[in-house]
Amino acid sequence: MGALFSKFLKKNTIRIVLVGVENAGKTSTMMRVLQIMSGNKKDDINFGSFPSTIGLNRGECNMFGRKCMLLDMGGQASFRMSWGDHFTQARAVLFVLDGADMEKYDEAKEEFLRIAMDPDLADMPLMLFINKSDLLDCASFEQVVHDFGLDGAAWVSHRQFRVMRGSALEGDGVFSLFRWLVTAAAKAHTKHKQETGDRARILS
Ligand SMILES: Nc1nc2c(ncn2[C@@H]2O[C@H](COP(=O)(O)OP(=O)(O)OP(=O)(O)O)[C@@H](O)[C@H]2O)c(=O)[nH]1
Ligand SMILES: [Mg+2]
Repeated sequence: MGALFSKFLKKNTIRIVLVGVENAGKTSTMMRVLQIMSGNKKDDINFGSFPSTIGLNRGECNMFGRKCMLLDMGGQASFRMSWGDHFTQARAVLFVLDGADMEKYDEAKEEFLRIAMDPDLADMPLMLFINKSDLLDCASFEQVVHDFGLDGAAWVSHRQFRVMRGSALEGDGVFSLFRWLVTAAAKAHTKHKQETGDRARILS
């Protein structure tokens, strides 16, 4: 592949970073969307058998007419420091929350709000995915919105943000959440390009 073409592909690839504390279901979410986007051809994936991610995993696929690169980050505390390194090239962030794990709930909330309120990430579409909705004790949409202080928070009205609830294990909601992320990321990129163009015209 020519260097120019590979540069073009890289620039036009939508990078989505999956973050969240350990055991939330990031790897399962990524593997589920890769399976869905393969037309369910990958039916030999053994969900429930993924080891805790060391560093990160990458996944690539075409989604909604776009080439996408998924970065599934390790959620253990020792890996969280490196999440930031990957935000610079990302176009969207998917925060996966284990809605049924009340022990890690506050820790997850803290990590989520740190990202949500980071001014450097304010232009990046952000999704909060309440995972494990198949479990009876999974927090409801309303509970998370209340507990995370999302209703009426100033930052919420200033950015592209959604909360969705579903299950990576059963596949519920996974297609819709990536459709929103990819569409929002593509839109944010076009807007950024237009604004940069406008600025360049004003300056010239
Ligand atoms: N019941 C249920 N279990 C799930 C769901 N998604 C993931 N799990 C389980 O949760 C555990 C952790 O899933 P992973 O996808 O490995 O979690 P992770 O966020 O990648 O974890 P780290 O790599 O340690 O950061 C596994 O046992 C999964 O089978 C879900 O929607 N429902
Ligand atoms: Mg993982």
